[in-house]
Order: sequence, then structure tokens, then C-alpha cells
Amino acid sequence: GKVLSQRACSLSQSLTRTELPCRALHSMAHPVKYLGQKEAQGIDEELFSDYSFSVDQLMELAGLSCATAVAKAYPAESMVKANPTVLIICGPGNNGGDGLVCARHLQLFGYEPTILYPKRPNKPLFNNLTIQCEKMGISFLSEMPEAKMIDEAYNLVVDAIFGFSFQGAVREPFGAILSTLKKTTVPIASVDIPSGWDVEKGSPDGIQPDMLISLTAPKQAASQFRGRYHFLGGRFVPPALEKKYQLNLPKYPSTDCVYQLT
Ligand SMILES: NC(=O)C1=CN([C@@H]2O[C@H](COP(=O)(O)OP(=O)(O)OC[C@H]3O[C@@H](n4cnc5c(N)ncnc54)[C@H](O)[C@@H]3O)[C@@H](O)[C@H]2O)[C@H](O)CC1
Ligand SMILES: [K+]
Repeated sequence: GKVLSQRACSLSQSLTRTELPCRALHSMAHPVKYLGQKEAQGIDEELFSDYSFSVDQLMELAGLSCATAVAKAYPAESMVKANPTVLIICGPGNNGGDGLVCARHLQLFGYEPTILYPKRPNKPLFNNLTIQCEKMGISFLSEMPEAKMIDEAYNLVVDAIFGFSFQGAVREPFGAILSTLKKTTVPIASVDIPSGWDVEKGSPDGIQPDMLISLTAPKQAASQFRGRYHFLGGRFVPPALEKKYQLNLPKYPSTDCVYQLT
């Protein structure tokens, strides 16, 4: 990291006289930090304890970022199927909660989301998010469709199964769900981490999403991401916290809640 940023720094100095825009220079000299698992969990914890945010608040902003990034990369009008259908697969933790929020906003943006939510924690936060989706007329599937059926019915899959707390071998029913996802050909948009990937090392034979939406800051696994679109979302980090962890976040354009990294 240090060597790289020194190189980026001297590179940016040698390029100062060319036409490079300020933002490009800044991002070369101060690349956004890629977080390890413990560090990501530490920042999360600090947002809730020291900074007094509630999970609901940050989840709403995280899920809105995901829906916004999806809408930018896959506009409803340019989707290949007759209707702008999207399958959202939600896991048992907060990553799954982001998925529920994302589904609700996608519906408001004119998409046709459908949710698969096989393991639902019995907590008010997740019960409420589920009711909100149901009241919006979003349907929930009772089981994971086969790969062929997914390719026929949906334009995109949003993977909100696991985020930065994922650890160890994948337990069922998510093992079977991830194997099916590996057989699909429709693009996958992963929320925060491609599910099933080691948060730091990635997973060469895991799912290969077309899009990754990193929340707060990318995790180390994001350096293994080979898809087309990498967005940053979760524009809620207080400057003092950003400074403490030296996140070097890019400047979000205007009032946008996402920043396109690649
Ligand atoms: N600060 C932020 O950026 C915010 C991010 N948010 C999102 O929250 C997730 C992290 O949420 P957390 O609840 O800590 O964990 P996960 O969703 O990653 O998963 C925990 C969940 O999964 C189960 N699990 C873990 N390992 C396995 C396994 N090998 N097999 C099966 N199941 C497993 C575990 O038991 C839990 O039930 C972050 O990535 C963001 O997406 C917040 O929304 C807002 C703040
Ligand atoms: K995910």
C-alpha cells in the first residue's frame, strides 16, 4: 500500500503539467482505502456507538445507494426483457436488510423487483422492512428458481446475501443458492461484497458479479473484482471518522449518493 501510494504520488507529480483533472490527480495520490474485515466491522460499530446512528438510518442510505447505482448502470428502459424485472436475494444479516431497502427504492424507480428471503431474523427492523416491501406490492418467492428460469425471467440479480461479516464455509440454504447463481448468465450486482467471497482475499471460483457496490469504503476483496461497474455508496461517513481511518474517500459529485469508481 505504502509503496503504491508513493508511486502514485510521484506519478501525479510528474503529470502535473499535463491536462489531468484535479480529481484524477487527487485519486492517484490518495487512493481510497480498501478495508480489512476487522476494520470494516470497527467502523460500523463506531458509527452506531460513538456517532449515535441507528442501523435503520444507515441501512436506508446504504439501500438507496444500491438502488441508485443499479439505476445508473442498468437503466430500466435499456433492459432486454419486456418488463424491468430484478431478482433480489437477501441474506440473514444487515446485508440482506440493505437488499430489502434496495428493492423498495427500485420499485419506486420504476423497476419490477421480486425478493427471495429464505432466512428471516425475527427482529423488528427486518419485520418492518419486509412489511414495507409487501405493502409496496413487491412479491416474495418461496424458493430459489432454477438458473434457466432466472435467466428467462429476470434482467438482473441483486446479491444481498452476505456482507463484511461473512466467515467460513457457506451454510445452507445459501450454498445451493450460490451454486445456482454461478450457473446463471444474467448480470449480478453485489451489495458490499460478492457473496461467498472471503472479505479480504476474494474467491477465484466464486460468483463473478458484473457490478459491485462498496458501502462506506471498499473491502480488500474488491481488488479481485473483475466486473464492469464498481460504485461506492453509503455517503454518511462523518469527516472525523473518515480522517481517523484514513479512508481517502473520493469527492461525491454534487448531491449524489453514489460515486462510480470504475
Ligand atoms: N457501515 C456500513 O457500511 C453499513 C453497512 N451495512 C451493511 O451491513 C453489512 C454487514 O452486516 P452484518 O449483519 O454484520 O453481516 P452480514 O450481512 O455480512 O452477514 C451476517 C449474517 O450471515 C451469517 N453468516 C456468516 N457467515 C456465514 C456462512 N459462512 N454461512 C452462512 N451464513 C453465514 C451470520 O450468521 C449472520 O446471520 C455490510 O456488509 C453492509 O451491507 C448496514 O446496512 C449499514 C451500515
Ligand atoms: K453481498
